[in-house]
Amino acid sequence: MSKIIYTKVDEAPALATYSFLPIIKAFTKSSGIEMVTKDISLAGRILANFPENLKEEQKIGDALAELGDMTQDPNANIIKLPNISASIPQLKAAIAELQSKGYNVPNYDESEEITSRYAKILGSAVNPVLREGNSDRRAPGAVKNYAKKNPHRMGTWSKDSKTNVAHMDADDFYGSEVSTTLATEDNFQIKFVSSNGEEKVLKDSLPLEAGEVIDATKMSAKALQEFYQKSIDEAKQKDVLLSLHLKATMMKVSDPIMFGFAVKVFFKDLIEKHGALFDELGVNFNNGLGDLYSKLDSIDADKKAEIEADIAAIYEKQPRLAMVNSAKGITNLHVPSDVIIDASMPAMIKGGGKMWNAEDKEEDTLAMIPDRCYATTYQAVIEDCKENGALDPTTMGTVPNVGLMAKKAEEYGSHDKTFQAQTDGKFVVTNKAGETVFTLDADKGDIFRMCQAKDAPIKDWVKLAVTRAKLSDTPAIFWLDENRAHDAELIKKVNTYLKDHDTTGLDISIMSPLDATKKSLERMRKGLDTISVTGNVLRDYNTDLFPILELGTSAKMLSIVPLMKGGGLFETGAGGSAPKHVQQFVEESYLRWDSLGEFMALAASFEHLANTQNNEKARVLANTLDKATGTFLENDKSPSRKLGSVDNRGSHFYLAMYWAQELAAQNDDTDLAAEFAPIAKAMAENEDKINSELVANHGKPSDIGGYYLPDDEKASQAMRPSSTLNSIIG
Ligand SMILES: NC(=O)C1=CN([C@@H]2O[C@H](COP(=O)(O)OP(=O)(O)OC[C@H]3O[C@@H](n4cnc5c(N)ncnc54)[C@H](OP(=O)(O)O)[C@@H]3O)[C@@H](O)[C@H]2O)C=CC1
Ligand SMILES: O=C(O)CCC(=O)C(=O)O
Ligand SMILES: [Mg+2]
Repeated sequence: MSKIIYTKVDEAPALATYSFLPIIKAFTKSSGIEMVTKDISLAGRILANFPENLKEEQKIGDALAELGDMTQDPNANIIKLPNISASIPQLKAAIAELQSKGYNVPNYDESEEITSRYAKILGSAVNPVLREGNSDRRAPGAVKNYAKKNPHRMGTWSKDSKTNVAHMDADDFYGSEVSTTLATEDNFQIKFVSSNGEEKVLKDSLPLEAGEVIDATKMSAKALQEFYQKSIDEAKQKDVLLSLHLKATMMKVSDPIMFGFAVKVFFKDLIEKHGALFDELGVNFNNGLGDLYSKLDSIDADKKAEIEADIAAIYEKQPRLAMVNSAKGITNLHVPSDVIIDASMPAMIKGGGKMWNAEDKEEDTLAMIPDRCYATTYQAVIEDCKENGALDPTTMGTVPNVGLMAKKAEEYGSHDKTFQAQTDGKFVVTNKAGETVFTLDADKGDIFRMCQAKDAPIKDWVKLAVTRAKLSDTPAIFWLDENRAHDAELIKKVNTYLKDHDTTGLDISIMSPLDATKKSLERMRKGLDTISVTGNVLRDYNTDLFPILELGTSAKMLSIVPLMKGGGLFETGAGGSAPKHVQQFVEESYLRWDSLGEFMALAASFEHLANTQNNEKARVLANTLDKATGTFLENDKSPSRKLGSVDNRGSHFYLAMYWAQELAAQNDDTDLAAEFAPIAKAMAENEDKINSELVANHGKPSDIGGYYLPDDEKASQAMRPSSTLNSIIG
């Protein structure tokens, strides 16, 4: 029996799973493949971490830890759907839902010990555990061709658009970075020495391997706040919306602090007036303005009204904020996880440089991206669009990505080495011999962080880049900035490791992210493809940016993580868990989640199984699924966004029908052909009936019995409303 792990996650992809997984199970049963689910949902991870609070029958195992171990097994074959990377407000909401369902899990801030246990669940806690390999994300040919023939809507860009990115000019992470490559293994210690000489060890032991690149940097709180003030003034003066784009989920320590500073600068007058009360209430603006709102109900009505009036007065005076939900008055500064840079900047660029104002109308915006490491790439795209107009999905080239991701590379592995200065002083990093490696002076409030990138992953990343360039016969650009300390170290390694490969005939270059953006766009406009070979952050950013422009969504990406130990991790698409889709499903029983990412990941997973475990039936499943996905695209059976037509569930039906037809038609495995012929026939004969059963509830509310922990029975019923289809599958 070969095992494929299919992850149980949250929100829209979790709903889609209720419909799609039974189909996968039915199609793989006779091929010696067992589909095993592992619960890595936010609710599941909370339950797994507090067994002592639960009744025996409520306890579940720690699936994430099991999967983490599994990545080290050469036989690992894991299909990973997107999960919630929880901000504190999301985590608290999930805890409250679990408690309301009789799970006695503790409150987030019950005690310091509890909060620190919850820290393990917070933010991007899943992906870094599973991603024990580098990242290969691309739009397969069939998907790209489909997008060219069926272009999505693009907003128009005009030359006089007032949209821009605002970033800092100094004293940010970019400007303060220092970096070194270790000649031998070592063990570092991080301490803070306050200006009165007091020493505090922040991290006692940081074991490092030979060849590892290690950096330290800081963000000045003073410069950051000055930047926010300057941007607020600029937005006001230019009469545009103001928006803030951070990654408070993956950068779960540094970015909420940066988010908090923005809220505090924007609402300065409010905090000056009511600061003492806010302290008393325990308001933490790092969780957004929403944290204040969540505490207002506990104070007396007059005071509450006064505060609300003061907030309204600030909105009058300040520039208009970009909105997340105009109807509900939710702004860009309400919740740090509502506007996540990788998805939000591309969505804005795709829409012609506009975000939504309080009247639900589109407007130009000043997008604040404080740190310069990556802000300039978005500005380059904006300038290109102003100059040349929106990109054209019918002709544009593609920008696949090869990303350095393994072993918690770079910024996305820095949480346990990120600290905020509690007083003025300096951060000091010493080695095992007690010598000082880095010293960074800091003022109270400054954010210090250290990032690492191990040698073996870097070597593997260079190899993957060369392999992709060769296989796809496409130029590859390493997006590395010689003026940035960390990148300068990487450039040395890239130049060394490229020599390990035969690169004759290949076009491989190294450019700063800014130049690489310009070059890739110039080629893209000519219909030419360019591989972006990037570090971990740009992997994340580019694999939403380019797909969203090219395909309308990053959900259609093939997203493979060849695990360094030989296993395969197949991510589904490159985007997130689409919370808005759940809202729509609950309101009108229509799920517009596109499962194309799941279809492609599944085919890649079968193929991996065939190659590593000589399972020839898996190869037949892979080939037929690929063809079925092609037919699916040709016949345009993705969720249409129109009530009464194909939604996520309908799209699964069509995929299943095409897949059964391909299985019935192939000659490589006669048993499979015989098994699936009647299934294909039954599906085709009942197409109309199944469709009418699938759309019967469109427009009416549906009950899934929860948000973070849906009721399996209810959700399954809602996602499998066609008894005809269910009985064929059964
Ligand atoms: N790999 C992972 O585990 C990832 C997890 N996340 C998590 O997802 C949550 C939401 O993050 P957010 O930044 O809003 O990003 P999302 O990608 O979830 O949402 C952005 C928008 O992308 C579109 N979209 C995404 N996936 C699909 C799909 N399969 N079919 C159709 N449209 C899709 C939707 O746009 P529209 O409604 O306009 O169609 C959606 O509203 C967070 O908790 C975040 O941490 C985020 C990224 C990756
Ligand atoms: O892990 C996360 O929080 C998000 C991951 C993500 O955005 C990505 O991998 O593209
Ligand atoms: Mg991303």
